Amino acid sequence: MTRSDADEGVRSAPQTVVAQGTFDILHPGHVHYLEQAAAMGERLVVIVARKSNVDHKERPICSARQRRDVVDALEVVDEAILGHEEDIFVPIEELEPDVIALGHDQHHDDEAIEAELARRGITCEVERADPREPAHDDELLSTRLIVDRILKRRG
Ligand SMILES: Cc1cc2nc3c(=O)[nH]c(=O)nc-3n(C[C@H](O)[C@H](O)[C@H](O)COP(=O)(O)O)c2cc1C
Ligand SMILES: Nc1ncnc2c1ncn2[C@@H]1O[C@H](COP(=O)(O)OP(=O)(O)OP(=O)(O)O)[C@@H](O)[C@H]1O
Repeated sequence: MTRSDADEGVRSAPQTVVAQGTFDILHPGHVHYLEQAAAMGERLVVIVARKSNVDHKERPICSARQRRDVVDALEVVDEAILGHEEDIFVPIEELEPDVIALGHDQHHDDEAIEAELARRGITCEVERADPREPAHDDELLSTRLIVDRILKRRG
């Protein structure tokens, strides 16, 4: 312990929150999710999914690095990292977050995640964010809807 630690009392580490997703073509729904996740703690780290792990919908258009760089540029995000290719719990083991913030529609089962965290000896809360409703008629809050409109208008 340093002298200043002894003087001030040892401060606990900032509460780390982890958010995750594909983030292919950012939209206000992503911003809403990341703002909610950031409000769950003091430091927000975002894991950007690898193409190989996006198997429940169309593969992303943009590269993982591009998607990571754009998310990393958001003020609300402290750090954005590329996800692990094979084992999605490896970054969680390294980051040791206090909270995992799941998106409102993420297909992951909360209880299955909690069970895997327990199996690996990781103590971490699992929370769900809320959806953002469109603020006006023409707001597109889904990457799929943006791509559909591009194809319709420019295809
Ligand atoms: C706790 C957690 C950790 C994750 N870590 C990774 C990871 O390391 N690598 C990765 O490619 N995806 C990771 N993912 C992202 C999932 O693969 C992701 O939910 C999905 O592929 C992207 O779908 P979505 O954008 O529809 O949420 C993680 C998801 C969760 C819930
Ligand atoms: N309208 C929204 N409101 C709140 N959260 C959202 C919204 N849209 C996306 N998110 C969240 O952002 C994260 C990443 O989402 P993702 O990259 O799958 O984008 P998406 O627009 O939902 O994709 P797609 O429309 O192609 O399924 C997820 O946790 C998701 O719940």
